[in-house]
Amino acid sequence: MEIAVVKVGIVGANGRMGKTLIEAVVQAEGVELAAAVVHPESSLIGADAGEIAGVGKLGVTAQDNLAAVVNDFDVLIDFTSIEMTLDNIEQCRAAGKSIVIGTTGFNDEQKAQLNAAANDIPVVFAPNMSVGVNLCLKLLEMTARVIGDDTDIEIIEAHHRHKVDAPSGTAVRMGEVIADTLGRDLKECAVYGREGQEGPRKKDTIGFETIRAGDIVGDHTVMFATDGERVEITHKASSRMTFAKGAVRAAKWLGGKSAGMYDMQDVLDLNAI
Ligand SMILES: NC(=O)C1=CN([C@@H]2O[C@H](COP(=O)(O)OP(=O)(O)OC[C@H]3O[C@@H](n4cnc5c(N)ncnc54)[C@H](OP(=O)(O)O)[C@@H]3O)[C@@H](O)[C@H]2O)C=CC1
Ligand SMILES: O=C(O)C1=N[C@H](C(=O)O)C[C@H](O)C1
Repeated sequence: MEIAVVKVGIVGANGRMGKTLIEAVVQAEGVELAAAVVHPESSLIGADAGEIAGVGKLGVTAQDNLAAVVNDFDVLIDFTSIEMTLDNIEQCRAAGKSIVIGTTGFNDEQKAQLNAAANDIPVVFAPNMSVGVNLCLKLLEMTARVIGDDTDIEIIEAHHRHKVDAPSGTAVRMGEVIADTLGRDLKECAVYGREGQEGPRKKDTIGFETIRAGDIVGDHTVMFATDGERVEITHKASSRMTFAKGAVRAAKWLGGKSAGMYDMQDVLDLNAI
């Protein structure tokens, strides 16, 4: 059953994405901010969430732990850190709450933990919530199918100086989509950065290059290059609001869904294309 107004909780409310998510919830219809959580050592505990985000008072006080507010929301939106998200999903699981996860950088074991929780609660988990990147994933699938085996494939990503994981979750997902389409195992064919006497490029590898500089919000280019021509598929995010709007859309979509692991392709109904 769909929920008329989905009550949203936001963790990491004072983070780059946390603040943008609060603003996105305020701007969206069919959702309301019901809870906000900041780091237990934050000086912002007890502050109004709207004031943290710079959108004026909302009457929601920032708490120092999720347990204090877990019964106040329908869907939690979590763009924090690996350890925080793994803890939060278990709390949502115990309380029967849905969760939208934007955090990136999980290893296979940690992803298995998220998948196990999704047996009991609805989860949207996606390394990039923007419509543009999710469309690019479809374009990459199509491009890989047509020219992937005849081209050298390189994935280049650039992000701000504060980003802690590399390559970005989006770049990894792009690599997975291409490798799956070509029947390759990304773990076997990925090459991360190059240095020294590497020798000629090995056929059927997928290269990853990472740039960390300044305030770059998030750029991704995938290059399919061969003799005489190359195709490049590029996405550039110029505002975090594109990710935040996607996450709020996911929270609304998730309200009333049954338990399971979903991604933005499900939310945007791109699987059928
Ligand atoms: N899927 C997508 O579309 C996108 C995903 N991301 C991902 O979202 C994540 C967050 O990015 P960003 O907002 O830039 O990062 P920030 O560092 O700005 O924000 C993270 C927030 O989580 C809090 N936090 C982290 N760890 C803990 C902890 N152990 N306990 C309590 N609070 C914690 C931080 O609190 P404090 O600062 O006080 O420590 C902070 O408020 C990253 O993994 C990033 O890759 C980012 C953009 C888009
Ligand atoms: O940390 C970020 O900022 C971003 N992280 C995501 C990723 O790792 O792919 C998405 C976006 O590019 C911004």
